[in-house]
Amino acid sequence: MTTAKPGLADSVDWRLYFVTDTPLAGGPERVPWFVEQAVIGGAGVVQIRDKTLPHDDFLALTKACVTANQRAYERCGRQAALVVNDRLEVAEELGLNVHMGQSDGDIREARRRLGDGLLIGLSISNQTELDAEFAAQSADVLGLSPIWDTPTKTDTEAALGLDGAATLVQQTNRRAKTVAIGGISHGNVRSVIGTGVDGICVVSAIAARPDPQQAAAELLKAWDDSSASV
Ligand SMILES: Cc1ncc(COP(=O)(O)OP(=O)(O)O)c(N)n1
Ligand SMILES: Cc1ncsc1CCOP(=O)(O)O
Ligand SMILES: [Mg+2]
Repeated sequence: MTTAKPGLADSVDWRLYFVTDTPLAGGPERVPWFVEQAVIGGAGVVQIRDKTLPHDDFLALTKACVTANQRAYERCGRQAALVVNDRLEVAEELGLNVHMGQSDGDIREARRRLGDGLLIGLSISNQTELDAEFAAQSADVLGLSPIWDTPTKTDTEAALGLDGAATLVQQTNRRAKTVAIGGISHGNVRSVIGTGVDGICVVSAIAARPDPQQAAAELLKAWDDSSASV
């Protein structure tokens, strides 16, 4: 079994997807608080991303984020789908979803190891990558990346822009969910909705804000207000 299970991703609220950033949070011990606040503010998906922590520290960070997500549930009655960035072995150990880029290993191997009850996200930056994923059908969600250049991550492919993202969304025929990432903030959410994606994915628009709960709530409101009028 290497393909995604149809319908699994329908149970997730993709409208607002937060990706953590340890330096922006002020250190690993501060990240779980950002997760809790973002979920209370309305994030339906949270990805734990740290490019430098050693394995054991990242495992501990991810466990603390699982607890923070549960705390959010106790406080507001909602919790997020948790996604591990890059590190398949951590996702496997904790039974969590994973997000992989094009150079993070074989997505079919990830599907074999995680089974079809967990979500796999895959970064897509161009038509060739989308065609390859069409053939494999291993991913539940595609991170269209980046929409715009962003100082948060500079080792990216060329920016897709809104037209490039809209073309890719059309090509998926809704077989997988799509989220847009890169340079998204409160002020441009409306334009991103026009591409047809299922959600927005942000780092700094939440992680660089002093009140991440409010930041998440404002982003979700911008999404909902714009969706209602697009
Ligand atoms: C939802 C989502 N989309 C794209 C990315 C970028 O992944 P990748 O290209 O592997 O880069 P890193 O995040 O690993 O530096 C993402 N993380 N999430
Ligand atoms: C992780 C990642 N992948 C593509 S762009 C990006 C960073 C997005 O950060 P921001 O939301 O601050 O622009
Ligand atoms: Mg990666």
